[in-house]
Amino acid sequence: MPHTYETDGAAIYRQSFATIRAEADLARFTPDEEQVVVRMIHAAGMVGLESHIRFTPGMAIAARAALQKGAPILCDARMVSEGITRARLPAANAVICTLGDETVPALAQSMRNTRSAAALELWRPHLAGAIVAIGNAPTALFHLLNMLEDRDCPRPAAIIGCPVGFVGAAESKAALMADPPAPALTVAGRLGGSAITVAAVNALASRSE
Ligand SMILES: C/C1=C2N=C(/C=C3N=C(/C(C)=C4\N[C@@](C)([C@@H]5N=C1[C@](C)(CCC(=O)O)[C@H]5CC(=O)O)[C@@](C)(CC(=O)O)[C@@H]4CCC(=O)O)[C@@](C)(CC(=O)O)[C@@H]\3CCC(=O)O)C(C)(C)[C@@H]/2CCC(=O)O
Repeated sequence: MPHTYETDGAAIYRQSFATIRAEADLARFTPDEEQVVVRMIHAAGMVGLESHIRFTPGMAIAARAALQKGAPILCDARMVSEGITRARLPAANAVICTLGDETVPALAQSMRNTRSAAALELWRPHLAGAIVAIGNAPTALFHLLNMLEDRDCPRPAAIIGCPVGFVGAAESKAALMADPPAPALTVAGRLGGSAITVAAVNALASRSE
């Protein structure tokens, strides 16, 4: 017997979002934040994620405004940059991932750091007013925070800092939220990842569902 399953993509999305809205506790989020949270839960397949999600006040509004004005999106990993739906971007925003640049391995060696962290040195010309999307590497988020300790380093418009894992993820995100150098969004603790980060970017890039 062939399996029977939903084959209409739009119906699958409708059913998913209805399930999330019925089951998740979204009461503490503003309308601007709620749409982002729903997409993050959707990407993770995890109702309950919402209790780990933290926004600094006004982050969703600031990120949306920056995207409308054409802010570039700086991504720590190609899994993040490839996941961003170009058709959703309001101003044909540039999506930049410098991890694969040929200079990065040598830079990482000279910095005695990971390639993910070293790649951020190539963000400097693009950082002013940008949206930062870190979904994989805790070392990238720590290095960004260190770069921004220098008051002369250009400031991003908003930081989506959701690296995942067991070494440095919770710590880097706690450091981000303890003293945010820009409006910020995170998932506290070990949870996070490229898919959740991409979902946040895609939601911020578009208001309508
Ligand atoms: C220690 C690293 C971690 N990676 C994690 C999870 C995933 N990483 C995947 C892939 C394909 C990539 N990870 C790299 C970024 C690579 N991962 C690391 C590093 C060694 C150090 C980063 C850090 O600790 O901050 C990092 C290499 C580096 O020198 O920076 C990647 C570049 C490795 C590579 O292929 O060369 C690559 C990114 C490719 C891209 O551009 O997209 C996974 C898919 C794992 C897999 O292949 O099995 C997975 C994806 C998770 C996600 O949602 O993004 C952790 C868990 C984040 C881990 C850091 C924390 C820890 O607890 O270990």
